[in-house]
Amino acid sequence: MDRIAIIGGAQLHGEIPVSGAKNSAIKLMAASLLTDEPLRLTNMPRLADTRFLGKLLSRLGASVTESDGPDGQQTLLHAPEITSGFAPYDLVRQMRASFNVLGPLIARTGQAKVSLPGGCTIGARPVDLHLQALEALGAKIDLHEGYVYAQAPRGLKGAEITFPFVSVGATEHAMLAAVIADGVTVLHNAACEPELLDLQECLNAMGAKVEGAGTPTVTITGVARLHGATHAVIPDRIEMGTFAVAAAMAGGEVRLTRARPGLIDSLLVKLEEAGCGVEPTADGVIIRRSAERLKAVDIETAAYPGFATDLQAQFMALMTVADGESRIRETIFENRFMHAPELMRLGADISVSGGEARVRGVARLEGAEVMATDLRASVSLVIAGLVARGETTVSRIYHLDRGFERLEAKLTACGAQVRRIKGDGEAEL
Ligand SMILES: CC(=O)N[C@H]1[C@@H](OP(=O)(O)OP(=O)(O)OC[C@H]2O[C@@H](n3ccc(=O)[nH]c3=O)[C@H](O)[C@@H]2O)O[C@H](CO)[C@@H](O)[C@@H]1O
Ligand SMILES: C=C(OP(=O)(O)O)C(=O)O
Repeated sequence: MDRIAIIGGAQLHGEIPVSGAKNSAIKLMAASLLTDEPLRLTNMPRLADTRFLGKLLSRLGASVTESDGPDGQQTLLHAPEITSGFAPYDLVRQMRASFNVLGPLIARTGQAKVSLPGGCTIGARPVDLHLQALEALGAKIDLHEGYVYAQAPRGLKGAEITFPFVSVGATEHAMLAAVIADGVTVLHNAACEPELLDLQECLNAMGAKVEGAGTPTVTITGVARLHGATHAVIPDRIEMGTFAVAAAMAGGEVRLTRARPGLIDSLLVKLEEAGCGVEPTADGVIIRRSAERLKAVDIETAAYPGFATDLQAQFMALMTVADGESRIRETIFENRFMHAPELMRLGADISVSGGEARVRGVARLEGAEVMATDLRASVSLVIAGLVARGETTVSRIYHLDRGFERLEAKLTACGAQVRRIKGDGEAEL
């Protein structure tokens, strides 16, 4: 298994282009199952997650072709017919969003057998809201031996669906299923994350009639069929936020490009409050920090536009060396502090009680061997390694490879000392 080694102490100076959003790309890829014409996605990140999903889509009958075109990295997805409605455990357990093939499969073919999903183990993460939404649209759902068996032989029918609480995945799933259902579907208490708006734009480019994504009420007027389209994946706001925190941690000046800073206002406000320079630009943001130590600030995660849970681990890493005590409340996932004990191996002073962590900033961290436990936790350890004295080695970075494209190369280009150590012990970078 690969590891990442970081030698702490170097400031970051330079430019980092932000990739397309993983959490959007994988839902857009699933949308390709809704039409027999090709869907071309541009600004595509090349990640373990997009590879896994590509494998699953191929198994269901789609061709998935990656290329580098004038618009950068793109993926052409084409499912002239669905040759199998079976999404096996091995391909779905690796990532949660694979489960979102269920809705398109039922909508297009009237049946599917899809394994219950995996994904980061940051909580129990049931899929009850997904299944309730599909049932409301007329699917008959049975669960046996870890699989969802779904049937809608006469097609799906539009419905009013009120989510009891906000779920990004369930909102996306309901949208994906309802676009070719018969009649109008209204989703109440829908998630408002930017990736929902990206999905709406892609589906509408394919001929769907979706309105309101990005607000709590989404209206979908079903159409008989969708057609092919070209769509550019939205920039990855979590990757942008991660590099912003990395620059704040290491110090120096980093220009993030190909990004939309407005999507991470809740983080940028906190970085400014901590004493960091934040200057929005036409296509991104410049993050500056001088030698001065940052001040501790509190955060609480929340659904968009609140502080993203996917940036909580990175912010905790930043607070380990801030001046004072920071309170970090996690409200979305019940088990998303697994990075805390690993940060403590580096010398951080953190106590966790229920959904709250208290981080008492220390003067310095010391390099150590640490282990990645999930995707965002992994990168929080790399960020901590940027300032830890000596060498930090992060193992199990297959988590990190799920969601960060060329992380070492992007950091190294700004002066960080980060290298990948291949499983056989040989250094790659
Ligand atoms: C691939 C992807 O896009 N992942 C993102 C997505 O995950 P995901 O779509 O899984 O997150 P949700 O918004 O659905 O989860 C929010 C909360 O609802 C709970 N829940 C969800 C569905 C359900 O049927 N029942 C239920 O109880 C979850 O356990 C969690 O506690 O949004 C999260 C919240 O912004 C992000 O952290 C993830 O990075
Ligand atoms: C939790 C994440 O991904 P997933 O939902 O696929 O586990 C994430 O992107 O931080």
